[in-house]
Amino acid sequence: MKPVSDKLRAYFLLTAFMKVNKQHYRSVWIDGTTVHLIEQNLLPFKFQIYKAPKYTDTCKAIKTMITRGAGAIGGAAAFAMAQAAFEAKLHDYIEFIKTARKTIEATRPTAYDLFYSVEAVYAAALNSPEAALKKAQELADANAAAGKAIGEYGNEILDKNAKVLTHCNAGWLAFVDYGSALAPVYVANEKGKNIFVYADETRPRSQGARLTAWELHNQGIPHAIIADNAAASLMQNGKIDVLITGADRIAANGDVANKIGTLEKAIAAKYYGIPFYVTAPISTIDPNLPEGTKITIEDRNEDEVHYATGPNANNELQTIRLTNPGSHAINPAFDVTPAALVTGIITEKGIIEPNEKAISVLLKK
Ligand SMILES: CSC[C@H]1O[C@H](OP(=O)(O)O)[C@H](O)[C@@H]1O
Repeated sequence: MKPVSDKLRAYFLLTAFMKVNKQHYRSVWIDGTTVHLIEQNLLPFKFQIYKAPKYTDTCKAIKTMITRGAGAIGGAAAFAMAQAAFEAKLHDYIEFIKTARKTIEATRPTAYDLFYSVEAVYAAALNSPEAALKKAQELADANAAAGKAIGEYGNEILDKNAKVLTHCNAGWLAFVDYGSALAPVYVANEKGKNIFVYADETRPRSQGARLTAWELHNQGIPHAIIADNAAASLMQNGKIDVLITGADRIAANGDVANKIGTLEKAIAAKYYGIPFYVTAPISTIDPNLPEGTKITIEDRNEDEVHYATGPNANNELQTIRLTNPGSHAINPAFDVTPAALVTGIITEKGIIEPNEKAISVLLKK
């Protein structure tokens, strides 16, 4: 049983539609002190839950992208910090939680939600492990609720029959629930708007082709996967009405770090006069970072570019090489889109312009 507070459980029973095999799942939850995560590396071919009994197991899940996406990482990191607080009872408590905080923060560098969550749960852990767990659960619930609200606000920018381009996966798998970029599509289609989604493949890990497509297919939403290099041509041919993505970190001036490839889509959208909306909860905004150039961009292993995993003819998962043996690859995981290319940021508290003033007003709300 996934622990969701009573109030939220009633709310989700009425509104939840993020279901797998007719059962409602969150991407990450805690049961006792064991963290459960949907194993995203196996999707869309296998649906499996990864169990992390210790905080270091949860760290491994974040590092190896068993869970990924800013909101889901934030949820997992919050639970990891709470797990560490319980484990710390057997050690020098303060020393242990301090080290754990550093270890969790070292798992992935770009998504701000991770740091936001760890800071809040660490502060609660200074009181007690129970207080840490309560805070972690509150953060996870808040992340799910933010996704739903982003969906409602984002629905307002979608016309009937709109054709949406999205990059990477910023659906419910990338959050605790609901998602950011896909949430407006889910809400709009619930209201009968008949939205069509183009999902960028999103090499090298193919979150678009694998995860976004899986989510949309499960929800019965009309969509097509496109190769990463097809988007600009579709824009040129009038096939895309609006571009919506998630965000991993938003600087105080509205610059946006998101999955590598977002920047070139944003440039093309600007050229063709197509609106580009970024969706993110407030926990993705880093108020201490004046501009996007200061955001740490994760460099991932080159093997992600060289290899891909999928089922063979016998339905067994197999990893194959895609690139020239002997060649090196470079693999920056994110890029930074300047605020000037962003039409608006859709948050759980409304849609704002991507600039310092609007962001500082939003953060005071
Ligand atoms: C809230 S989704 C933001 C985001 O997370 C993804 O990155 P990754 O799969 O490497 O964790 C991607 O940039 C999504 O747009």
